[in-house]
Amino acid sequence: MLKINKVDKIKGRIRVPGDKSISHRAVMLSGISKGKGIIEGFLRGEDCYRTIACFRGLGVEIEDRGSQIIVQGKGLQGLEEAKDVLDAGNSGTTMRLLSGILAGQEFLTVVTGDDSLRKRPMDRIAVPLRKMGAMIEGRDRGSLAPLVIRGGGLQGMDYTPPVSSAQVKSAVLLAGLYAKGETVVREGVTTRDHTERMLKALGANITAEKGKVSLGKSQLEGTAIQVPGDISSAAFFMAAAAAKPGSQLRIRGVGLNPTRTGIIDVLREMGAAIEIDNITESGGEAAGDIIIQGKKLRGIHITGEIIPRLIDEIPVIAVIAAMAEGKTTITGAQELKVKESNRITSMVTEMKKLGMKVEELPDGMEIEGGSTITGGRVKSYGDHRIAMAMAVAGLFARDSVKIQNSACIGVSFPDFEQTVKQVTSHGV
Ligand SMILES: O=C(O)C1=C[C@@H](OP(=O)(O)O)[C@@H](O)[C@H](O)C1
Ligand SMILES: C=C(OP(=O)(O)O)C(=O)O
Repeated sequence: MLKINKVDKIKGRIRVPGDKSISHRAVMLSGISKGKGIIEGFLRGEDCYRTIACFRGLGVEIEDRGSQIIVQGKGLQGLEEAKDVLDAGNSGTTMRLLSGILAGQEFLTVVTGDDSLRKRPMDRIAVPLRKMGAMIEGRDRGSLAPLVIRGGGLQGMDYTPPVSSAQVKSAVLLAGLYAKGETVVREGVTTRDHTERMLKALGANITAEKGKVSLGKSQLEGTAIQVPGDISSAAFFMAAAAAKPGSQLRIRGVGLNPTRTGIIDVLREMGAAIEIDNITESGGEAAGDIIIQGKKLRGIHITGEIIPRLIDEIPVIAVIAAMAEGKTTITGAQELKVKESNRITSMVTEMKKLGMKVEELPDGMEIEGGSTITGGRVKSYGDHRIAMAMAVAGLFARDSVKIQNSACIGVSFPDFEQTVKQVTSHGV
């Protein structure tokens, strides 16, 4: 259980752990490249360790040297049939991207996950991967894990996913590495493009224009990959500092890929003072320091094209919206229902317990600003983003907020509690 108390200000200079999306992709793509992949800044969270375990299960040698993860790439054709079931744990990214790669392998693999992951929809990847030629079976008529995959003999295709999802786009592109002919993925609203950027950095024959990614016959060459800090982890501290007048926080080395920076745009629209400094670039991914000054924020309407650019940040945005002036409406965010928990219901239920005025909408929520957060016991639903969003609520609450089952935070931010201590004098 994590207990968080109110603080007056958020202050200091911090770093956040490596980007989760990029860490997964670094292990997966290095594993199917020729030569060595040297990964720095890797996220030491449960989800990314699952990706390492799955690739070890497929015969890839992966060495943990502390500051670096060394992957001895097997090339596109070098993976081996796993001797046992692969377990993606709580990680949707692991299961969905891995399935794309497995669709290209002639051997049989069974992939499972924890209670949460076995409830999340897998038909969104199974349907296109079957169209390309893979055999994929699963529970509930092939739509739920455990998934049984026998791949090989793939044909490229031109695919427009029915949902905005980087995981679906990535699964199809990774299968495309093994397909005859070109693979094209189109999307109306751009989702995170880390797969495209990393494939390009590793030498793939890939072109991306607005709304369309095309991949032709490719070979991948292992290289050094620098993982920037995760803006989705930084978001908890950005939001807390932005909403607390008098706060002053610098978060160093955070990934600034434009498909991920919706949180900066939203906080600015709410009235926050945010600056970017020390911009660098590596492997096609920008990073920099984010500097936040606390202000009184105002409510806004969040919808449309920005949603995929801040999908994982919505729980914490909802919390600070309760402290802003006026109403905040979030719509077009129905994807939140199929994350580690139903993040609309989880947030609305737990925010209400703490006295916040919030109502559930079919595709989002409506939050009345100016709440007094009371304090008390809340549930995490085993969902790391809910646990951390509730911790941020604790920083504003009259009495302590106690988050039950908070160990799930280790999925993406193992040092969360220490980082809270770093930016507060009496926060934990
Ligand atoms: O591709 C990725 O690394 C991710 C994509 C998003 O999921 P969807 O593709 O389901 O939107 C996001 O919510 C998840 O945390 C990570
Ligand atoms: C949705 C998330 O991750 P995944 O889909 O990989 O489980 C998340 O980290 O918020």
